Amino acid sequence: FFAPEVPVGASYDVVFVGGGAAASIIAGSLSAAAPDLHILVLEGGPTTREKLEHIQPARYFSHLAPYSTTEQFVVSNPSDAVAGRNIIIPVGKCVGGGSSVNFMLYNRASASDYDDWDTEFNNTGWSSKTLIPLLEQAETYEVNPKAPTHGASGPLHVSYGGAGFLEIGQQFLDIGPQVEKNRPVGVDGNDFTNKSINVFYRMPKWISGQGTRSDAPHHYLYTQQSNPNLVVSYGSRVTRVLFDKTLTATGVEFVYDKHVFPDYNPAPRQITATKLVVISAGAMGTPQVLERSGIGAKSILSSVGVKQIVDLPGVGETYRDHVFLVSPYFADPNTTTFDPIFRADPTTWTQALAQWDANRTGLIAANGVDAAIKMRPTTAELADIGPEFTARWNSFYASKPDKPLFWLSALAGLPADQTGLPVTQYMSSGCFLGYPESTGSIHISSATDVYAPANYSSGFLTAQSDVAALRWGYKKGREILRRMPAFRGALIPAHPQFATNSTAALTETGPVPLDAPDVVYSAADDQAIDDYIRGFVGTSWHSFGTAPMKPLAQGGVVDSNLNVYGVKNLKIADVSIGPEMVNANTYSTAIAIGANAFQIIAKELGIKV
Ligand SMILES: Cc1cc2nc3c(=O)[nH]c(=O)nc-3n(C[C@H](O)[C@H](O)[C@H](O)COP(=O)(O)OP(=O)(O)OC[C@H]3O[C@@H](n4cnc5c(N)ncnc54)[C@H](O)[C@@H]3O)c2cc1C
Repeated sequence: FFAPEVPVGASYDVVFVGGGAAASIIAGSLSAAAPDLHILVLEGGPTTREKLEHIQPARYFSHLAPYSTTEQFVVSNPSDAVAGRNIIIPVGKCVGGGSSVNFMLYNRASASDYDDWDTEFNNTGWSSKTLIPLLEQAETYEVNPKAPTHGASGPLHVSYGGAGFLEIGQQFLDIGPQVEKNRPVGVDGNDFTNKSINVFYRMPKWISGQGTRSDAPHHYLYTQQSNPNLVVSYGSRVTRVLFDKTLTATGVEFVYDKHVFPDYNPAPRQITATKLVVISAGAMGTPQVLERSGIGAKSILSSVGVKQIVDLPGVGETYRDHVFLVSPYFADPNTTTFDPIFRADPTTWTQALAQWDANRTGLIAANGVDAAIKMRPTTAELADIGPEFTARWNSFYASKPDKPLFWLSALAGLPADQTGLPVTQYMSSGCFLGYPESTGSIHISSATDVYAPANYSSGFLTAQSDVAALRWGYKKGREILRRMPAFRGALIPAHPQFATNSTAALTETGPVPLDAPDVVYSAADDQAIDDYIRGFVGTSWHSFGTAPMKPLAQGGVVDSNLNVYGVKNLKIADVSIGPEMVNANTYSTAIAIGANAFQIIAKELGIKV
């Protein structure tokens, strides 16, 4: 099953470039449906099989450490739109990709997100009608197996996690609807309809009732390990796809990753794919593999000396992420939060691990995010967001009532490096935009060096409408959190720098009454918030859309059967194919893409499913 050293010149029917979330689902499903099919998965990062850091949910934070071997850190070019900063985007780099390191927040898109893919971008077979049943089949929704649109017997288990309902989440769910008078508690924040919008809901997690992470490889790929025809070669970084004269993909070239196998010969090796090559290297990786293979915009390829074989100017463009603003507050020191876990407090970890060993519950089986709302402004509230957002509202949101502006939550803790901060409990307002207007790009900076840093521009906040929307999100979060009983004031350096005599100054040190007036912000205060947003906004870890499934004339890279335009036997299957953003955390969409890609590939190869 694991073959770190692939025989030189070996031949397979189907070769996967990248072994992340989508690839694990497709390769595992193909192997189960057609055990005779010879499949090779080439994954640049290390194996994750049976490793506790990929099984115990609370270890997610460890993958973000600067010395991490399971994530790669993509660094953006500096941009004035984010106060001259370089934005750092961690992406999964291991078998399972993001699914093996992510924060396990279970959020699903709105039906119109996928319907737009189908109707606006001419992608028959990608509407919510097709994708929702596939998502149902993928999950066991332990929260309520009978709930509409959810599944009861799929491999990926979903629960509220093993730590119960922590106080911060409870208070958000309790106080939120009292502050937001027309936004009640909803039964399900993820039923794909507008009933999921503008309701406070308890957050499910990609965590099983057995306290383990619902990643893709342990539930689709490693389950097929007895099949000798399925080979996973981890630590194998693909440089490029190989083509014959008819532009048919015939195989790939790869190198052993110098971090995973420092002692291996670094010379490139080639293997053959007789039927299909599938690129599943994620939204950051896929455009780079395409460009090194000669597929992309002429100007980009010639600037690094790659000979172009197909002109696809859409490669690496329309990069999107859900820009994320985390605003920290002090919490009552007696509250249970994830801060001691984030700070690696030895006593907390010892106790929590003992509890997990005993019965798979406790903080180790959770992520600290227990309640949220997907908020959409009412017509009256549009005035509060201001004129900078009007055009975006009219063109994108107005006619689609299931599209929220942002996801807002109270996180139980401050998920950041807390070096130098008071050792206490925190809670944070976390707000990410569902559909940022800003887009970025990612391109190669070297023809052959797979370790060369990408030329990446995040595009974050280049559209002022995004700043206006996040400004409103900051205010909304503050109004709820300052009324929560656990509130003990703001961690001021990580907030807007309001003038000391402003009515918006952050002077409170305890909760205000429910009926306290809302904070009033002057134009100068709004400017302070905007400066703060530009100085602090970061990634939601949801890179997306860099090889979009669209008509060629609109900058598309693949058609609705995931075929790369202009070549044969080459498909893309990962979140880079999203032609437009979905409003939710993207693991669910990676699963939908993987499950639908499996159906498409199986049909083409004549495999019965
Ligand atoms: C830190 C983090 C937190 C997240 N939190 C959440 C969350 O709470 N909820 C949620 O829904 N989503 C979350 N996500 C997002 C989600 O995990 C991803 O959207 C999803 O994994 C994308 O799946 P994919 O198959 O497109 O790519 P990935 O899962 O990223 O897989 C791509 C794989 O390709 C490999 N690769 C890249 N280039 C090459 C190459 N040249 N050769 C060989 N291999 C290569 C990479 O190593 C990687 O393993 C998070 C992601 C991260 C990184």
